[in-house]
Amino acid sequence: YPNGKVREACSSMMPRHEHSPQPSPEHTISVNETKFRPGDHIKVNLSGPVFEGFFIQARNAENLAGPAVGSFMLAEERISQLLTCGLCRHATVVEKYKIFWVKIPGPVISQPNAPPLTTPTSITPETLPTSQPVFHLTKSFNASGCGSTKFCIRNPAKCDPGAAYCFFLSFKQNNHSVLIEMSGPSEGYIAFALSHDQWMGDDDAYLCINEDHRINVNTAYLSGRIPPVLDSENGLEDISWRVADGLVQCSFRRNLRLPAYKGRFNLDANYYIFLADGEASEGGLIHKHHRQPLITNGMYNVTDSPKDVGGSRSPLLLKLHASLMFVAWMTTVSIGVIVARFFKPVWPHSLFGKEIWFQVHRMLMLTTVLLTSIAFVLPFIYRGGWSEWAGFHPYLGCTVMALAIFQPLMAGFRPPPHAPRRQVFNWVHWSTGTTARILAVVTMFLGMDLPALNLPDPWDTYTMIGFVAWHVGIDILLEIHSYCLIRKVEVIDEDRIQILQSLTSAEAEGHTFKEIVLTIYICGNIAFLITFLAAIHQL
Ligand code: HEM
Ligand code: HEM
Repeated sequence: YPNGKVREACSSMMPRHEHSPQPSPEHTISVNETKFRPGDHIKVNLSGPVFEGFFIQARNAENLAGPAVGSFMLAEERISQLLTCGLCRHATVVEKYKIFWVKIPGPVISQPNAPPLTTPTSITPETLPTSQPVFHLTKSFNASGCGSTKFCIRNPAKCDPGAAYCFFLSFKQNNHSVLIEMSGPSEGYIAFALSHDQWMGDDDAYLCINEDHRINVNTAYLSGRIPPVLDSENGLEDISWRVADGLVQCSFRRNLRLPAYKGRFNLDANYYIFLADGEASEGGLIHKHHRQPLITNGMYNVTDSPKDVGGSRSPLLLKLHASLMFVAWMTTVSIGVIVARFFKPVWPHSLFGKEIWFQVHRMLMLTTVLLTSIAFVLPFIYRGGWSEWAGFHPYLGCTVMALAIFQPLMAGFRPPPHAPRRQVFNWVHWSTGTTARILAVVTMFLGMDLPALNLPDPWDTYTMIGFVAWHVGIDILLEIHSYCLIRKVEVIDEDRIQILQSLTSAEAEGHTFKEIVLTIYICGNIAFLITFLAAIHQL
């Protein structure tokens, strides 16, 4: 596959290109060491004529047919990627789609006095020149005990901590100390923080930072939405870590209370817990998280009763933004327009000095503008500025907002009903309103897939298409009905006597039909609205 996710080929290493591999290899694999100890890094070099793709594994030299062993780290993220099979050392090289070599053997490297490969020890000491002894984890964490013996946070919910996409954090209490395990997909850092609220700032953070393929475990006090200053001393014990197959893993122990260290919160209290990940550069400098950090749905005491919880990566203000926009541009605006277009003859009676249809239309349209205005400011409040990475959505959104303000202003200064310029107003009012609605639908389509509020795909797109079809269908039905009603009146017109009776009865029938259709339309519309609001609520 062009995306390189060729997990099916893990064991055969055979590209499914429907051609046979080339016989004699032209590419070579070399390594910079022939002996290693656990935790060592071996530089692997693949060289030869120009090629389009490669797939490399390490295997046990005594069991070449067995599974891949060990793990890789990328030398250059932009040109290669990791694939979870296991360890490595046979290469498959693709020069062109049809020309490839399979299982080019590389050199054998060995571990002196190695224990048998089938019984991996879970922790092996690594002799690093650091003040603290650091241990090297050799297995991924596991979720057994989550909710019974330890407190876990997993994202996505219930994911397996060994999986390439799983963010995992667990707390296991043992007398006065707590063992903390954290793992997640990242080429840079992963971090969690304890917080009294749902905002970044005034939080106690723990970071595992990948610095040149070694993990540094640090603490920091998050003073605001700015890069944290890492503490020089942190009171953490039993630090161990591993970087493998795109996952950063670290585990450490800390006391329930650390009064000697400023900025460390007591673990026996309730907190919102955050999970964040992002890039790290030379010198352990961390960059802002690309994706929205996870926030637990409630406050938890991790030392209280073990739980297995998830959280949300969608901020409340953005959820409100989307919800209010859906109410405005799916429901109130649609009903308001149908009423103005088809219900003038149905509800001509006066209510508080104006016709009913007009009162209803004006009320629904002003509600739309009001909801849009409130919803409009929420992302600005949340981001504290312009949404830089949100594509066309904010630009279209601003256009919709501008049209939504212009429309009632213009309506306020409309010429009287029979003035000559009234036709111009009618036309501009119709086209501005229609443009706003069409742009709003496009804006909603784009908004639903923004990373900060990603509704399930492709469900969201299909449901939105369903809504548009429902709306347009009802619109066409009412158009056809109006057209037929006019035809009926024209035909009756030829016989003067019949007019008075039949016209009124035909009209009355027509009105009942329209009212029934409107009722059905509103029910369907609200069903779509509720579906979207429920989906947002679950994010
Ligand atoms: C270089 C480091 C960091 C920078 C510059 C940074 C900056 C920001 C900014 C500007 C926001 C506001 C939303 C946005 O504009 O995207 C935010 C949100 C957030 N950050 Fe960070 N952050 C950093 C690291 C961290 C870390 C290490 C954590 C905790 C583990 C964290 C947790 C959060 C959470 C939970 C939110 C969402 C709640 C809120 O909006 O306040 N951040 N961050
Ligand atoms: C017609 C309706 C809508 C309008 C006029 C609108 C308008 C806007 C505007 C102007 C912004 C940018 C604000 C800023 O730069 O800080 C924005 C951001 C956003 N909108 Fe909408 N929006 C609409 C509907 C929706 C819907 C239906 C959703 C989701 C289901 C949505 C999701 C978002 C998100 C997640 C952001 C924040 C992007 C980010 O900073 O990560 N919007 N919207």
